Amino acid sequence: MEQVLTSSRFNTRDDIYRFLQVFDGLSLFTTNGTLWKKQRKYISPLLGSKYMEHYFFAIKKNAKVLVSKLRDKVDEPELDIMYYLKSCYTDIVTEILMGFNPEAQNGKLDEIMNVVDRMYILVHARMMKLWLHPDFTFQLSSNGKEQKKGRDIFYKFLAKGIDLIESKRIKNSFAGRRCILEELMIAKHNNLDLYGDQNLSDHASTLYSASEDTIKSTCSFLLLVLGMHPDIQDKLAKEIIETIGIPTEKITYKDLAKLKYLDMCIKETLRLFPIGPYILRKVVEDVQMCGRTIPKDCTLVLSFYNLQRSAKYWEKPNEFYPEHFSPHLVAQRHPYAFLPFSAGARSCPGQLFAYVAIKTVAVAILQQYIIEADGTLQDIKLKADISIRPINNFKIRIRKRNI
Ligand code: HEM
Repeated sequence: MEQVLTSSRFNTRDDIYRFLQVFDGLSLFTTNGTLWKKQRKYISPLLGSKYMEHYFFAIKKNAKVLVSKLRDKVDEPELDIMYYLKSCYTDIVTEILMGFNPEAQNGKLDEIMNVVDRMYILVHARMMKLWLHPDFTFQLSSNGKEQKKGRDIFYKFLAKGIDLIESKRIKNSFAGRRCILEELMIAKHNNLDLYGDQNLSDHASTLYSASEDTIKSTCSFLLLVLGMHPDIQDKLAKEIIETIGIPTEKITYKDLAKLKYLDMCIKETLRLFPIGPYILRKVVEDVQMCGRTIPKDCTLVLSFYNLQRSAKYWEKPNEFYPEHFSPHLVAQRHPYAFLPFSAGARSCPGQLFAYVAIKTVAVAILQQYIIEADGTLQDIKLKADISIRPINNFKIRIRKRNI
């Protein structure tokens, strides 16, 4: 893993990622070489701490709405937490990306959210079915027709956001920082040659799909496993309440860094359930590695899922054991044994965004509710579309937390 991820010779994504162009066009995820480098250099800082500190307020505000929506679900026999997280993170991501709140949590974006979910399934189905690889057969297939329709609906939604920013109807709502798309527009005006006329929507689509799905799924896994491990959840709730207290609005950006055990629980969730379980890289020239030749045009598959469940690196590979991330164990472990965001030049630029968004929402929920879930980790059977998910969804129960 280390040899591949630190070498610029393996920076090229495998051809199969071209099917993601339905979301990405020619943007960060799907391009290679000079165009990718230029986009990466400009987009990465927009996801860094200087911006996240400002965007945090949008996350906190929407987390508060989520907590109030969940109030009606207290003591219900079962709820699929991903359904609620999906609308919460849709509001968060849209606000940070395009500067307006689409009120998905008030049911105003159901059509778009369902379309996007279907698109993830269709892209993955195309990757898996060889006969759908050629454009000609795909366009004639029912999947191809549905995908075209879905893309049009989704891009119309993105165009609305772009239009709002262009016509200056978006207020600068992040205390001195602009939403991500407005920053990209300014880059264009400054002649940074960052994108062509059509591909601002591609950047919007890439950042939307790369963030909304990954964050909502990881946070759902976190809550599900906490529901299965009441002792760990109690310890975590204690940390949150001792550090921050109860009212959701009290949390600050700086508090997030103090929540060390929460950090360990999220990392342990990402270890067991890396949302991108593997990545594929194209070998662009013959390479000598580990005493063998890897020939040009091969595909290298790097399985983070297997790595992160290997008994070679992990004391309790198939258990939820946040202590895996206690400082003394981390210090003893190979740094490339934990790679949910990958590593190297093509690693995920949204890592900080993900941690801030997951922590803030998890804190807001755990301040108010106790999570319960039936079964054990071994009962979680996974399926994959563009991310991994449990076959039986994220079924939990919530009770009011009384302090
Ligand atoms: C739990 C959350 C997330 C996980 C587990 C995750 C994981 C990953 C992984 C494994 C890759 C592939 C890296 C590689 O090929 O080496 C990736 C790429 C990427 N991610 Fe994330 N991601 C998450 C959240 C986000 C967020 C919040 C954003 C944006 C706001 C984002 C934007 C991207 C982009 C643009 C790429 C392509 C980078 C490039 O090719 O240069 N991700 N992510």
